Amino acid sequence: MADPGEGLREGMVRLGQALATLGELSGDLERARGLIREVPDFPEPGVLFRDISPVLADAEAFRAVVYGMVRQAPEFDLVLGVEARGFLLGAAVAYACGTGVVGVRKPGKLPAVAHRVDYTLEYGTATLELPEDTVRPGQRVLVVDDVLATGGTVLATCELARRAGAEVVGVAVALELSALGGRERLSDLPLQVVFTA
Ligand SMILES: O=P(O)(O)OC[C@H]1O[C@H](OP(=O)(O)OP(=O)(O)O)[C@H](O)[C@@H]1O
Ligand SMILES: Nc1ncnc2[nH]cnc12
Repeated sequence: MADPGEGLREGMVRLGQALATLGELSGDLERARGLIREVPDFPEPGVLFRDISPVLADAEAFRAVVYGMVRQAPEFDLVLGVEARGFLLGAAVAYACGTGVVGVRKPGKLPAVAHRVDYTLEYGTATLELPEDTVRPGQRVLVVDDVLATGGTVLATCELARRAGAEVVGVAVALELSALGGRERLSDLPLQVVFTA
């Protein structure tokens, strides 16, 4: 029997492609790009922080970004979305594609932790945790976040998925900060990026 989630995903991909063909998606994407807020010296001096919150608050921009993240993504069974804005995009991607979603969390939030990984960020060090009873061995996982900078967050999330026995089939982000080298650290892992800065 056909997987209903796969059918939904195919429909979504076709719709995204049709919109792109009509030029609607590209118009919405262009507007979405203009909604990314740049905040100098946040969270510390010297960092130009890119905040996609205004993009998510705009219905057409949000929809266009979600289409942009999935229209060329590989087949997957489960989304891992990273706290905090990765929760919003990850849930939208999963719902649109008919899969479940797992919130990968900062420390101290989960009642039961399956795995924990420490990593480094553009501005410091951090830890991520995977909730118990979520990722099953053999599942094909898509890792979703808002921004790819150094790649530390995405790589830590991939490591969490692998420790649970899953296969990471790809990564999807709204914005890549190319100067910070995240893409190179992901090696051959398929990467879907909507915007590059
Ligand atoms: O590629 P990297 O260098 O790892 O950086 C990317 C991460 O940095 C930001 O999260 P942050 O840790 O600031 O947390 P937040 O989402 O809670 O703001 C962003 O939302 C990504 O998750
Ligand atoms: N400059 C930046 N803007 C937004 N998120 C980030 N994560 C790491 N660096 C970032």
